[in-house]
This record gives sequence, structure tokens and C-alpha cells, in this order.
Amino acid sequence: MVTYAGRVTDSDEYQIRRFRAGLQDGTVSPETEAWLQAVNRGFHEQAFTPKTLRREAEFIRADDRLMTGVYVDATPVHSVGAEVPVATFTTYTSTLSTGETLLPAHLISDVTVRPTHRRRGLLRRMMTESLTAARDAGLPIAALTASEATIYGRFGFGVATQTSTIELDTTSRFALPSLDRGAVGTVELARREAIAEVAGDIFARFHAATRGSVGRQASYPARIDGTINGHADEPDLTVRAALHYDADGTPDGCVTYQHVESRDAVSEVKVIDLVATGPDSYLGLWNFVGNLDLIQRVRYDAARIDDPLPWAMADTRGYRVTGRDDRLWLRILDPLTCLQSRRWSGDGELSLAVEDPLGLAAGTFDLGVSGGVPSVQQTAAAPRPDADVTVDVASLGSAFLGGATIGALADAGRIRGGGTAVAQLSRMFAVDRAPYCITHF
Ligand SMILES: CC(=O)SCCNC(=O)CCNC(=O)[C@H](O)C(C)(C)COP(=O)(O)OP(=O)(O)OC[C@H]1O[C@@H](n2cnc3c(N)ncnc32)[C@H](O)[C@@H]1OP(=O)(O)O
Repeated sequence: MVTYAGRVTDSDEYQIRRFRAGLQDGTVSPETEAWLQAVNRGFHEQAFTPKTLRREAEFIRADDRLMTGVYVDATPVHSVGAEVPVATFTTYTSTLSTGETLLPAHLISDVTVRPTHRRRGLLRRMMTESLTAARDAGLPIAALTASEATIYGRFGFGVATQTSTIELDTTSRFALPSLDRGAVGTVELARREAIAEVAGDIFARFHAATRGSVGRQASYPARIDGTINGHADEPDLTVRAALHYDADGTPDGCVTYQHVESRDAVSEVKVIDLVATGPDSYLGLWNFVGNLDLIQRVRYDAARIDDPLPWAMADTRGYRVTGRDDRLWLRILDPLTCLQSRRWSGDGELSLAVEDPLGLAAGTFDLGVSGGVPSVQQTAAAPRPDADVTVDVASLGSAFLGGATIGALADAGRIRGGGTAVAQLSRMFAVDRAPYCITHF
């Protein structure tokens, strides 16, 4: 019988096991199946069918994920068995685009703790061990997308990118006059099945050029083309797709969308995914979606917060932002590598102290930028009180790609330093566009 007293760090009641997805000749191993079904329960989702279970196992194997399960020795009679983990956590390596380079990134997902085992430190233990292992393996940064905004700051994660939910009025008000000013390319409906063939190449071009983008997991084509349809065995055949082609006929943008029942009897289309490699393909795809017949409104929940679309529209009031959400959370593990990998806009020299509650990225750094080229050196293993500017590691994660400005973080009390040094750091960190991530993981 499980006893429910004490914190996990004080008890030997829990065993942690780490493993890769077990899948042989189309059969999912019992350990992997129990882990996947536990994740589903944790997120209140329907149980996998044999077909969707196999597909999910194939995807997580393709990502080469490390799965962590926390187990108890024994469970009460009639309860789920001891083979089902009470907590889950998974990690894999992908890339984060700084717009200049692709940084290897430690991605964290599928974090669940069973309600009957919560608030005993299981998440803290899994997270601390995982971040420490990633740092020791030389990974400079960790990333996740969060179910709640209050959980991950304590582990050094900061909101690094945000997205808007937008609604477009696509009645006769919708027009993009700027498209007539020399935009090139054409749009054509695509076969749904073709998306899996082209989406990867289009995304790779977007990813390399877009600061804040995270490499997509193996399941992504199936997520955006309707193959993954909740937990149904069959694809969602309401999903449609269109491609934008450049002047040479090469696909350089892709949108998937579906007609949905709206709350207020307005004929509405939901954009599932839209990836464009440049302004022409971006506006071209929106022109297509905005001119669909019989549709009065288009909704999209992953628009840039500095979206060019309203600036291209004849009637900017046809573009409404109905929400804004954090998307990517970043946790710097190696400030030296991270700071050297980004683009700098202003020259300057100052010392930067980084505070880290987990101690992984703490230190004092001399940061110099000359002609936009950075030179960073660690001068102390701990944050020095006499540094020009002091920042906590979560705020550094928010500022890293320009998602939060240094000025806003200073006014929020999260960056400390003399006015001149903070203003200089602000000029050095400034970016021309907000970072943008359209990967959910
Ligand atoms: C990347 C992702 O996968 S996001 C998805 C996260 N998962 C979910 O939302 C599924 C539902 N929730 C859960 O499964 C669990 O409640 C979890 C995973 C959020 C937390 O797991 P627990 O094992 O209870 O967390 P743990 O006991 O280790 O708590 C660690 C700290 O986080 C805090 N905390 C935990 N959950 C929350 C929360 N939902 N909101 C605010 N603080 C929280 C605890 O108070 C504790 O704080 P402290 O150590 O500073 O005192």
C-alpha cells in the first residue's frame, strides 16, 4: 500500500525509470503503452486505440525521445497497476533558431503527475535531474511550451515568444492592395496527402530564418494535415490545404485549414498551420484564405505579435487580435554559448551577473559587442555583486531573442543595474522583429 506522507526527495517510495519507446514489428511494448496512456490521462484525453498508440510510439521513436516514468512498488486493490507511471516526462534534442544559427536545444514535453501524487516534488525532481543532465551533456538551452504560466519560472524558464489569436473579417471588406505592388508567386489548392511531402522543406527554410523558431517533431505533418484526428483512427477529412509557389514553381509556403462551426452562426474557417518563407508567400497565402467563398471570418491562433498582415490590408479594422499567449519558454543552461550565438544590434561593453536558483547557469560574464560581433567571457562562477547589470536566468531567457525588452524587464524589477548600464544593455539587445515560434510541442 502506498503511503501518502512526505516529499519524494525524502522518500524511497518512488522509482524513476528512463527508457526509449519500445516498438517491435508494430507491437508497442507494455512499458511504453502504460507510459503513453498515463500521459493521456494526465491531459484528460481519450485513451489511445491500438492504431493511434502504434502511431504515437512510432513518432516518439522517430524523435528519439527519452521517456521518464516514476513508479510506485505497489498499488491498492482495484487501482491502476504499478506498471502505470504516476508521473511522466519526456525530452529530446531539437534546434532553436536564433535567426543566425540553429542552437541545439533540450526540449521538454509530456509532463504529468497523477493527481494523487501531486505536490510532493515529483516534477521538481524530474526537472532538476533533466536540466542538470542536459547541461552536463553540453546543451546550451532548454525549451518547453507550458500548460500554465505559473509552473516553470521557478525552474529558470522565461517566456521567450508570444503569439496572437486573430480574427479576420473576410466579407467584402477583405483586400490586400499591397499584393499588387510586385508580389510574386501563385497559390493553388493542394492534395491533403501532398502536405507531408513538402511541409518539411518549407518549414526548414522558415525555421532557419526565423528567430525563436523551434524544430518540429516527427508528428508535425500528421498534426497539420488531419492525419492525427484527436484520438480517432481515421483522418479528419475536413482539413484542406493550399501551397504558395515562387516564380520558379517551387512551393515556398503552405497553409492547412478547415471550416468550423462558429459560436455565433458566422461561417468560419480556422487556419490550422501557416508556414511562409517570405513576405510574398505570407501575403499570398492570406490572400487565398481571406478570399474563400462563403466564409465570413478566419481565425488563427499563432499569428506574429508584430504581424505584417494588418499593415497590408485595405481595412485594418478587419483584423482583430482576440488574445495573446505565451508560446515558447526558454531556459538558458550555458550563457556563454547562448549570448555568442545571437545577433547584436548595438556595440558596448559591460559585466553581466546571472542568478540561477538551480545554479546551472549562474556566473558573471564580460559581454562585449563590437560591430555587432559579440565576445563573451565568464569572469566568475557566481553572480558578482559589483557587476554592471544583474539578471535572473528566467529573465535572461525572456530577453535572449528579444521577446522581452531589457527596459520592460528592468521596470518590472527583474533586471538590476545603474541606469546607464541598463540603457546600454537595452541598445545591445534590441531586435528589429519580435521572435516567433509556430511549433507546439
Ligand atoms: C511542458 C509540459 O508538459 S506542460 C504540462 C504540465 N502538466 C500539466 O499541466 C498536467 C496537470 N498537472 C500536473 O500533472 C502536475 O500538477 C504538475 C506536473 C504541473 C506539477 O507536478 P507536481 O509533482 O505536483 O509538482 P511539484 O510537487 O514538484 O512542485 C514543484 C513546484 O511547482 C509548484 N507547482 C506545481 N504545480 C503548479 C501549478 N499548477 N501552478 C503553480 N505552481 C505549481 C509547486 O508548488 C512547487 O513549488 P516549490 O517547489 O517552489 O515549493
